[in-house]
Amino acid sequence: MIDYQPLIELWQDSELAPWAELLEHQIAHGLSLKRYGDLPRWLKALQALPDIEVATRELGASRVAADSFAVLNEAERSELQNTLQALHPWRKGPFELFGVHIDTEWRSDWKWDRILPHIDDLSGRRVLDVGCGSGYHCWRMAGAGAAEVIGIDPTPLFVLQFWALQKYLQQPHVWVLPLGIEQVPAKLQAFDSVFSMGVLYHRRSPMDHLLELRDCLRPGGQLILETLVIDGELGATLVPEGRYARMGNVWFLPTVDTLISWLRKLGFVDTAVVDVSVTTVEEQRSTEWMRFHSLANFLDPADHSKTIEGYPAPQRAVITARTAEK
Ligand SMILES: Nc1ncnc2c1ncn2[C@@H]1O[C@H](C[S@+](CC[C@H]([NH3+])C(=O)[O-])CC(=O)[O-])[C@@H](O)[C@H]1O
Repeated sequence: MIDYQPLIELWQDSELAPWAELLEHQIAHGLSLKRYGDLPRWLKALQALPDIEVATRELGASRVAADSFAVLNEAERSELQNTLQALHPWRKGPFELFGVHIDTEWRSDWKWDRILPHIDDLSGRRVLDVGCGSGYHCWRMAGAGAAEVIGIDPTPLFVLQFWALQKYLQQPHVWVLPLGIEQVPAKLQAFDSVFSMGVLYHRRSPMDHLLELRDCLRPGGQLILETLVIDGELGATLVPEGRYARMGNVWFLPTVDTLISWLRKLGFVDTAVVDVSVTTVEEQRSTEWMRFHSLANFLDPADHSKTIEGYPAPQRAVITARTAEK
């Protein structure tokens, strides 16, 4: 079911040829999927997904969904549901497959609603989504007209969730690769739009991350950057010493003005702050499809404006910027 060969063939004679070559090598070495002990169990689940004939697919605002010609009977429905549940935890969504509603930890559709009105029209564009998780936004990008959507994410489970969904959503121009941004060839300059959402604060070197994103874009291409920010002045940045909202791998939380100055320093132009929103416990919460703790457990129970460690509670900014024209 997991087959990246068509992508390599597609890329061979394009600006993405260097990546095609690298991908062949990465596939020969098992990509980064190799490392995980749970991988055999997840792959078994993927193989066990029932074949269901798809009548219609939706990639729109109300649903990312596949529907069959006839309503599934109870046994068919629970087979599908149980197999998908073997890929728990489902973090990014929601999705609907033949009446099974995958109620993910995040309402990723809410983020997309905040972003879509402010970005370049995706029609016909080649798009990169860095840290795409299960690919929820990748499908929305395709639904918004993108010609080719490449998601990358180093977490194998999320990539397998993508392939589980792809079995039914069947979008030939949407791909998710099990790679981190640091594994993408340097200076590709091949993408019209590059999204980095929820990734910058996980990077130990934010400037290098922004440079990597810049170098994936063609001249005049658009960056859409979403990350955790704090309130405050130009120059201020929070580097939590310990955990932040129970996450161990959080590095730089700048103010919006600081972030914009970083982008300008790296040569980005047309910077714009298009949204700043506090993350609510309605947008990120535990569900039947993500049974671990979630945001409500990571905030100070007496004061939701603080994390459990006493830092400002998660607030995310969306910033758009452009690489200079040649
Ligand atoms: N080096 C890396 N390169 C690429 N991806 C990475 C890397 N390190 C971690 N990730 C991946 O980045 C994603 C961050 S979540 C955002 C998902 C989506 N974008 C969202 O906006 O909802 C965070 C959040 O909850 O917002 C995870 O899937 C990681 O595996």
